[in-house]
Amino acid sequence: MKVGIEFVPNEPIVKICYYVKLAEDNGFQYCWITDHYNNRNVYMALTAIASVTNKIKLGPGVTNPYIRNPAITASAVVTLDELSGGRAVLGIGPGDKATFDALGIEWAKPVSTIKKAIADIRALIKGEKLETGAQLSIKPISEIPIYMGAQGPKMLETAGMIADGVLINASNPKDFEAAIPMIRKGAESAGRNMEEIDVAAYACMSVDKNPEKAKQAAVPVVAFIAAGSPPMVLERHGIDMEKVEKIRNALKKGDFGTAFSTVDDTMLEAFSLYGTPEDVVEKIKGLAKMGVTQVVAGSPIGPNKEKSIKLIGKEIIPA
Ligand SMILES: C[C@H](OP(=O)(O)OC[C@@H](O)[C@@H](O)[C@@H](O)Cn1c2nc(=O)[nH]c(=O)c-2cc2ccc(O)cc21)C(=O)N[C@@H](CCC(=O)N[C@@H](CCC(=O)O)C(=O)O)C(=O)O
Repeated sequence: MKVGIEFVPNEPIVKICYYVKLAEDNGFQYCWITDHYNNRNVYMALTAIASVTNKIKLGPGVTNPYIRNPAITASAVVTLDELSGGRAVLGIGPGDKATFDALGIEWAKPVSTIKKAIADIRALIKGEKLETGAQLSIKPISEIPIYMGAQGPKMLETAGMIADGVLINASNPKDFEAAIPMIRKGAESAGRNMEEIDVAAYACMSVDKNPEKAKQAAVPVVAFIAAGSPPMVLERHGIDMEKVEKIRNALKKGDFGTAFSTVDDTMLEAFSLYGTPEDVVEKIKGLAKMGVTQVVAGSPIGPNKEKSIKLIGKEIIPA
């Protein structure tokens, strides 16, 4: 099982650099930086991280083909590959509606758009010229794997057809039980097999020696995940819809107390990997059984990020 770590660049990049270096020293193999216009710039964050690390692979987790022309993404990721000594990976997804509404971007035909974007990026990285005449004058040091951020059935199937990996925002085996057959369907339709695809659980993780502390740290993130989850996912986990409505309304009003106190154990089990290192190792084994090949430690990582990164390095990665 590969282990990655995810950071949202909503805190000083210098701090994130420190955490990623610590993660690299503790055996994490991938660093994914999220891409939302209202946070710090994803490529500036990755540049800084590349300069303080030398082994961990790193890339956007995930950008999208609407806010940047695919040629700009190709140039950015080839540049990252050069300055990181061949460690770049590219995570790209259809983006999220909230972003596009705020930027006045029309979110049209996400499946065909992502397919074309990945084909164009691959061609450009190889030095080929697009039908528009676009062509890079730089070359990567290494093969740059392209991962897709995906949740929906068509997006998962597309990932199976064209992507080197899939980053799925999920922490529970039930979600992979549903997702992996869709990825497999896409892979088989393209004459590929599942072994070629790195299936990553982009999880909400919270690890601490004290399970209660780990649980409490996961609650705020789980509240937002529950509030943003489609009915199909909530039903899959037997989650109380009324409670989710209550969380949604409370979050809208900024009433975090009510929102967080409404989060229950069913939601925590569904939307996070939390507990002691032993607890989390068992949960990761459950994901591996479903075919997950990478677990990405996403927010909050734990009540104390530094302590939790070390704990994961010492007691989870070797397990
Ligand atoms: C578009 C959407 O795909 P989705 O995979 O469910 O999108 C949800 C998220 O994956 C997407 O919002 C991501 O960008 C969210 N996301 C991030 N989004 C960000 O903006 N920034 C991030 O940093 C980020 C990180 C991230 C990490 C992991 C992950 O799994 C997702 C992440 C969807 O609705 N898909 C459906 C419908 C697709 C569709 O619209 N089909 C139409 C159009 C077909 C066509 O396009 O030609 C049709 O069938 O007619 C489906 O897959 O079945």
